[in-house]
Amino acid sequence: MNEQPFLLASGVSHRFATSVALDGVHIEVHPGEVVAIVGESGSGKSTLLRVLSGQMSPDRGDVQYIDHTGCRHDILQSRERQVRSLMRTEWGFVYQHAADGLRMNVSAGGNIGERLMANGHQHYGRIREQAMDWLRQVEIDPARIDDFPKTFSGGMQQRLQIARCLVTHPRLVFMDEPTTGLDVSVQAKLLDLIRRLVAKLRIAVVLVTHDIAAARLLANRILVMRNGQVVEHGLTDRVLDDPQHPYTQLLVSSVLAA
Ligand SMILES: Nc1ncnc2c1ncn2[C@@H]1O[C@H](COP(=O)(O)OP(=O)(O)OP(=O)(O)O)[C@@H](O)[C@H]1O
Repeated sequence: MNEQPFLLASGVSHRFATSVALDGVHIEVHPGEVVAIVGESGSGKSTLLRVLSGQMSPDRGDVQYIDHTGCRHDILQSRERQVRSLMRTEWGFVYQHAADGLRMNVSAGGNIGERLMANGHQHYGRIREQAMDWLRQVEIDPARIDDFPKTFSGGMQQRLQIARCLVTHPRLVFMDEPTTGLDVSVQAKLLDLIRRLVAKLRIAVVLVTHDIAAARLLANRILVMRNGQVVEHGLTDRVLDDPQHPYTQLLVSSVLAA
């Protein structure tokens, strides 16, 4: 990987009242790469994603992001307003539950158009055209543009959430279990769609998943978490085909046995 990392977190530790969620985590993400964070439930994956995306301040640690102009942002010291601005422009977030990333009482087209308007787009006709185009890209019939997300299936809602997120071409997207809870066949289609869009737009992704198959399909690199620590990291094929840590070996063998 030639380019320098544009997201860099080090020494991130956080303790909740009854548990250690993160314990000295270090992670680097380069432009255009997909990094999967895998591990069993409670290992700290979602907490790490919230810290990286500036939604939560950990007890200790440092998170730096370098934007497209080369300006460095100290995410944990930034004001909420600055993080919100990054989230609107350079970043995107795809939630496990589509309702967290969509406005359910706004039409499909409105959901996509809103993000464009938040970035200064004003021309109604062009916004609607882009919304139509993005509905097509996520394989939703553009004739549904004025329908509300609550009339969509779970898989469609998730595809709409992805369209809303990607319409502004973010450089970095955080995804928290984007396919969990969907039917297996719907999951496979959605993963394939994410893979194609991410490659086409050359977006970097930090993907939290407990699904090793999803990590294999999408990720260039994998971090394996256990009890708040990164116990192994490396290129996807290396980690999954030749796991070094006993916990990774267990994780991989349990998938093969399933
Ligand atoms: N808001 C909170 N208050 C108290 N404890 C929390 C909170 N959020 C997370 N935890 C605890 O921190 C630890 C890490 O949780 P986290 O949700 O980050 O794990 P995870 O790997 O994402 O799990 P899952 O796959 O089940 O979402 C767990 O022990 C969890 O119970």
